[in-house]
Formats: sequence, structure tokens, C-alpha cells
Amino acid sequence: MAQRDLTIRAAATKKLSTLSYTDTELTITDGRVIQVPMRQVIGARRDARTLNLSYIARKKKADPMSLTNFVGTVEDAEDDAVDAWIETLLHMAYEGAGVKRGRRLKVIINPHGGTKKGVAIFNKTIEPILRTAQCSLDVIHTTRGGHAYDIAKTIKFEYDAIVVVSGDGLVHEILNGFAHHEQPINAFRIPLAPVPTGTGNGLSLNLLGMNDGFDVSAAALNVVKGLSMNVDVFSLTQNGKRTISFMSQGMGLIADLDIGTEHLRWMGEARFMYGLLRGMIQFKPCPVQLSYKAVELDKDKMIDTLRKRRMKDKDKDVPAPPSLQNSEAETALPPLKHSSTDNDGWTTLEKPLLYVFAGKGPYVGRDLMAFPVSLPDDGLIDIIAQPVSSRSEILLSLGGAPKGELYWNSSLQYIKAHAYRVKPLSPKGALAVDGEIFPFEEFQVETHQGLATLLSPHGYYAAEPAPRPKRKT
Ligand SMILES: Nc1ncnc2c1ncn2[C@@H]1O[C@H](COP(=O)(O)OP(=O)(O)OP(=O)(O)O)[C@@H](O)[C@H]1O
Repeated sequence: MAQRDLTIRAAATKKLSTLSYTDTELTITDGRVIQVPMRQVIGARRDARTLNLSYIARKKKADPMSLTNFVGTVEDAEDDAVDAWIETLLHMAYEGAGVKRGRRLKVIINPHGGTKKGVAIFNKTIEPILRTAQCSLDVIHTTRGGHAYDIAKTIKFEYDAIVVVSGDGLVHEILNGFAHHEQPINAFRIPLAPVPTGTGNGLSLNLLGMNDGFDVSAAALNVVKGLSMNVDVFSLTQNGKRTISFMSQGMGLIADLDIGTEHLRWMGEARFMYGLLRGMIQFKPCPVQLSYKAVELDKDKMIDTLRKRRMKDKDKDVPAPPSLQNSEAETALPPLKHSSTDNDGWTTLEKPLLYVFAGKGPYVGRDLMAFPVSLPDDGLIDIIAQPVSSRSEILLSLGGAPKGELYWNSSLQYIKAHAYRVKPLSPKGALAVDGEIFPFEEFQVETHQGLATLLSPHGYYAAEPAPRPKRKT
């Protein structure tokens, strides 16, 4: 058993400091007491008598996370004892939590994503964290649209994860590249870890939560320490062409938020709120017919299922990482289960609609928790369909959209389904798939349970649905 306490003289303060740890926490005591959850410890090394501890933490409560190094001279232990102390600490910080040390990473950076700061953020903040964690890096900057698709299509099975320094658009490209890989199932087993530097960073929000969703150091920590989480993805078939979608398909008002505001990219996230207000002023109905193969329509039951599942996930031991290689027979992309003429068990909604939005993962952006009861791997797609109602009711419901209060709007239909189909009733309209513009033409969507893999700090989506609002008396 390694010695649990070390005394070092801190280089910064020259004070004597005690270092100790439990299974879950590293504690540094030098007058102050600094407690660092073991999950946030990423490195420890000894150079002669100097000990260097590295962890990701906030300096002050309101600060973003950052890489912190605690350096000092060992006072009370032989080199061998210090090395054993370091090894036990690192074992608890990594293997003890089911995480491999020194991950091999493919890093794909879109220099043009969002406000074009991806490269600078990677160099200044992300790379030092990954290097401190002894990760090996194979970095590529995309040079054009479609580049990430090509990289994913031919990716070799030699990486523990792909780090996507960009927005949701690049994730969409990578998953579609996997679908055209010669071994698609094995390609989908490579975990993706987003670092939010795009305009739309819904995936980061879903994995890291509202507090950390835009924190690039928290995203880097997820790259180093995240656990594999299987997630459903969708096949969207339109005019015989099959596209993989991982996040959302939006029509009507909701699509206008995304694609009607492309030219306002400079606004950053504010562009979605602008799109929303503009859409509310126009208040155009969405000319589509929606049909779906439903599994659940009861909002209370969906909340209940989410709660039970969350409790199970929190109790779970460290999950075994999914194996990267499948047998030959299992490597083909799953065939489609639902034809475009399939009507058995399908329902058609015969109401004029203001918008239809379907997807996976609670958040689509900071301003909108559209699918609060979404589960990563239930094999279902969550669909919201808003029948035309009064402008004031819609505005009121959108007011609570960041917290998912939209869900409780009584006129909003919330459907969990295996598949759905949309037929446009007019040639004019907008369709956004994972935030990208698609032709406004008939399409069908079905789910593939647990096909893709993400790195996650929790093993579930980091979002808490708003409770049912109390009725006014
Ligand atoms: N070097 C490049 N030059 C121009 N476009 C690129 C380049 N690399 C990738 N792209 C394209 O940029 C698009 C946007 O990517 P991404 O989602 O990462 O950023 P974003 O700012 O969030 O954009 P969006 O809001 O459109 O999703 C992708 O469709 C991708 O094809």
C-alpha cells in the first residue's frame, strides 16, 4: 500500500503543503484546503525532487474550468515512495474509473466553425490539457466542407476517440462518413467527443450540461476522462437517399431559427433568439402532414421513465468500454425497417401545425431544451408537433424554452416513436437536419438503437426537465 500523505513545499507560496487522497478526491492542504474530485485529476509526475500535479478546476466559483498545476519540492519521502504515491493516485484517477491512460486521439478542427476561434482555442487551451494527460494526438484542420466526412469514411481503427473541435455540423459530417466506411459498425464504435467552437453546439450542451456546455476545458476533460456512451442515431431517407442525422430535424418556425439566420452567424448564439422573434412576428403555419409510429404519448409516463432510468444510471458501476471490433457479419449498416408505404401501426396527425421538430438529446441550443425526456439509447425519436394556436400561448411557452417548459404546453404534442414521415403540403417551406438545410420534400426517419458512441462525463444527458408547472387557481 502506497503512503497516502506527502508533504511538499509549494513552489508558488513556499508554504509546506500536505497532499492526500481518497478513492474519490485529492486534497491539498497549505493553509487553504483544496479538494479536487479524482475525475478532475489528469496528471502527476516527478522530476528529481519536484512533484507536479495537474488537474482541471475552477479558480473561483464563477470562473470557467482551467488547467491547474500544483508544483512543489518533496520534503518527507524517498523517490521510490513518491513514485509509488504518484502511481496509486494515477491508477485511481484513470483505471479505477474505467478510463485508459494516454488516449490515442484523432483531432479534427474546423477553422471556420462559429466565430473562427477553433484553432486558437485548441492551441491555447485544449492541447495543453491533452498533452498533460499524456494523450497522443493526430491533428487535422479541415480545409473545406466535406473534409471531415472524407476523414471519417476512411478512418483507421487506431484511435480511442475522435475529438471534434467545431459545432454540430462537423459531427453530422463525421457520422455520415462512418455510414460510408467499409466497416460502418466498427466506425460508429469510435467515440466522438465534441469541443464546442461552432455556432450550434447542442451536442456539447447535452453531454456537459448547461453550466459546462460551452466550457472548452470541461470538454477537454471529457476527452481525457469521458466514458463511452452508446447513442441512437437516425436514418433520414429522402428521394431514395439515406442520411444519418444525430440531433434534430426541424420544420416551420423551428427550422427558421436555424437556417433562416445563416447570414447572421456573426451574432453567435443570439442569432437563434433573433430567428425566434422574427418567426413569431411572421407566424406562418408549417405546411406538412406528419405521420408516426408511436410508442408513448403520455408526458407524465415519459418523465417517470426518464427518472427511473436516471436513478439506474447513477447507481451503475463503471461500464465496460464497448469493444471496437465486431465480427465480419455485424459490420454492415443496419438495413431500414420501415418502407415509405408502411402504414401498419402508424398515426397521421390531421391538424394545421406551426412547427414539427424531432430529435435526440434534450438541448438543441442554449435557448431551447426541446426534448427534455430524451434518452440516449431507448431506440426512439422524440417528436414535438405544435398545432396552430394563439400567438400569446406560443410566446408564453417559448419563454421557458431554455428550461424545457415547452414540454408542458398542453397544446404541444410530444410523441416518442420508432419512426415518422413528413409530407409537405406546399412546395414552400424549410427543413433543417442537424442544423443544415435540406430540400423541403417528403422524407422518413427511423432510429438505430445505440449505433453511435460518444464520450460522456455522466453516462446520461446532463439536463434536468422542468417540473409540470402548478396550475393557477
Ligand atoms: N475549412 C472549411 N472551410 C469552410 N467550411 C468548412 C471547413 N471545414 C468545415 N466546413 C463546413 O463548416 C460547416 C459548419 O461546421 P460546424 O457545425 O462545425 O460549425 P458551426 O459554426 O456550428 O456551423 P453551423 O451553425 O452551420 O452548424 C460544416 O458543414 C462543414 O462542412
